Amino acid sequence: MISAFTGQQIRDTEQPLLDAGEGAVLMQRAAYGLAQAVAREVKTRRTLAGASVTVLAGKGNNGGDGLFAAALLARRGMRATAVLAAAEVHQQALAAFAAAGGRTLYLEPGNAEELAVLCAGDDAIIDALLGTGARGGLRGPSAELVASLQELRPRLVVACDLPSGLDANTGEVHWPVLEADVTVTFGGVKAGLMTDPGEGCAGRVHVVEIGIEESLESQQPELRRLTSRDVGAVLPHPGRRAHKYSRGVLGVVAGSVRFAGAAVLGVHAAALAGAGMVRYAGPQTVGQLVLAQTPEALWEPDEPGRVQAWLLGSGVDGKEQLARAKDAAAAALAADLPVVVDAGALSLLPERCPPHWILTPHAGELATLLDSLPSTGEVAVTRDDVESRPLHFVRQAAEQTGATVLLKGATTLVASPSGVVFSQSEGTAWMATAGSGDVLGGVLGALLAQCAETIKDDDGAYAGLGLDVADRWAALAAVAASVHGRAGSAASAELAGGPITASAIMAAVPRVLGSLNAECDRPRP
Ligand SMILES: NC(=O)C1=CN([C@@H]2O[C@H](COP(=O)(O)OP(=O)(O)OC[C@H]3O[C@@H](n4cnc5c(N)ncnc54)[C@H](OP(=O)(O)O)[C@@H]3O)[C@@H](O)[C@H]2O)[C@@H](O)CC1
Ligand SMILES: Nc1ncnc2c1ncn2[C@@H]1O[C@H](COP(=O)(O)OP(=O)(O)O)[C@@H](O)[C@H]1O
Ligand SMILES: [K+]
Repeated sequence: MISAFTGQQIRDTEQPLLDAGEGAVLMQRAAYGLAQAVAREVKTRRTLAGASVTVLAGKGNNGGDGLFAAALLARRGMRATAVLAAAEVHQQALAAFAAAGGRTLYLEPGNAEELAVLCAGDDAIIDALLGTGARGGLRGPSAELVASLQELRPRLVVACDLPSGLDANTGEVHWPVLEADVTVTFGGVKAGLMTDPGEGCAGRVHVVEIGIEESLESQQPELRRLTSRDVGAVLPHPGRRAHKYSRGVLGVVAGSVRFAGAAVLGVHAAALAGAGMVRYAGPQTVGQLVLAQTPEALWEPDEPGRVQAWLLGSGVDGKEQLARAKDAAAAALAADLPVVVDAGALSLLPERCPPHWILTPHAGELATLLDSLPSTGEVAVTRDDVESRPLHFVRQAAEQTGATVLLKGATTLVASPSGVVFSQSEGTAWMATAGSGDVLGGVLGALLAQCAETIKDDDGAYAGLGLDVADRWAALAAVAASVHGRAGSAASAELAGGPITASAIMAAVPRVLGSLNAECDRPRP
């Protein structure tokens, strides 16, 4: 599991070392790691000697890291320039930079554009304007410099600790921000690098150890990300004497005459993701289409048989189908069964949901949902609000509904009502295609049906994640998001990185499950 922390948690963890006079040592480790990363990137394109690097240095320790790193690169033969964004910068770092032969330029009112043109063609730019000490975004000439540089599309941008202007805690972005190809972050991943819109500006994230890592483990992570090994370790795997009912049966109320495809995709994805059986409830015309794609499914329009979990709402439209979803929701609540609540069913929530109800809105649906809650204030929440502050709003939704909330996006966040949040980002932008969310619903429903009876076990796979029982549903939803994202990426990779349909994502699911299972060498039951 990858853990991400707030800027404050990292600073608190550094504090005892700073009190012990170790600050300079931490900074040297950070600078060395940053310089190594820049050198590695530049060397993939050309030789280091004679290559050019510009560091944009702010007044704080972030600027100090950047200047020390540029000094190390100058000593390795790079032509180094520092653009100082403040009258006073880290003095020892500036002295080291000058001693290494670096050239210094001063950012002043009126010369931002000129400096941007001067350094945009360099082989590397290090963004060391603001780090975890930032309050708000770049202002004045620094903002102008970054805006001009962003327009000039520099070859390689390496962010020092985090892209300047990005909130380390929340991932909120104060524009302008210089979008990084690589972010070299110190001591531990900042939460803002694992949630949008911040993650979208950070490029690849590389962590440099500076000696606080062990102490950081005692902190409760702000965000968690499951690795392929974590996912492989909790994926369901049938025992030798399994039968279709013991594998887990999923009931599906999805689709409608208008949106028939949602039912076809959801049911088929659930079957491919390993549900023992899928029972579909919906209109006859849709039922016929579902069975044509998935003859393994049952069509039970009136009284579906026993299930271990429900998938409700994808493509649900019209009175009749909405009534089926409502009945199923009531039955699930009475029987304490887990439910995936998607799209059309998001309007059917009880006053308080249990954490094993997993809501799967996209940003627009989350805004509508929050607006409908009596506990939300007077001011309407918009889609733009959710897209700018997804971590804040997904937490709020989980807290206010009592449900686990999976917010879909380039980075998918899953919040449990306790505040534990997972972040998964294995997909590709090609997955922004109609029906993609219906496939996710099917995968998640299938995992719920398969794990519903074991997820709480003290000796079960999910116990290994070290989470409270109520938070394991969020982990399960993160597993589904990870599988879905990997399936999308695998499907696109098979087409040389080309576009994909929701059907292609779905078709890749069994292979992804197979390889994740194979990666994990746990003993088989
Ligand atoms: N602690 C350590 O030993 C280690 C720390 N490390 C590194 O230090 C970084 C944190 O350093 P930091 O605390 O000096 O803050 P940093 O982000 O560089 O600068 C903030 C300064 O800028 C100012 N300022 C604030 N907002 C502003 C704005 N919007 N626009 C303009 N100015 C603004 C504000 O000054 P003020 O406005 O208060 O006068 C403040 O002084 C961290 O990210 C990591 O890279 C590593 O080396 C490991 C060891
Ligand atoms: N830019 C993106 N990068 C990666 N994944 C994305 C991106 N945009 C959307 N997705 C994923 O695609 C799915 C889209 O779901 P949704 O919006 O419900 O679509 P639909 O309703 O058409 O099925 C979600 O799982 C989401 O995480
Ligand atoms: K920075």
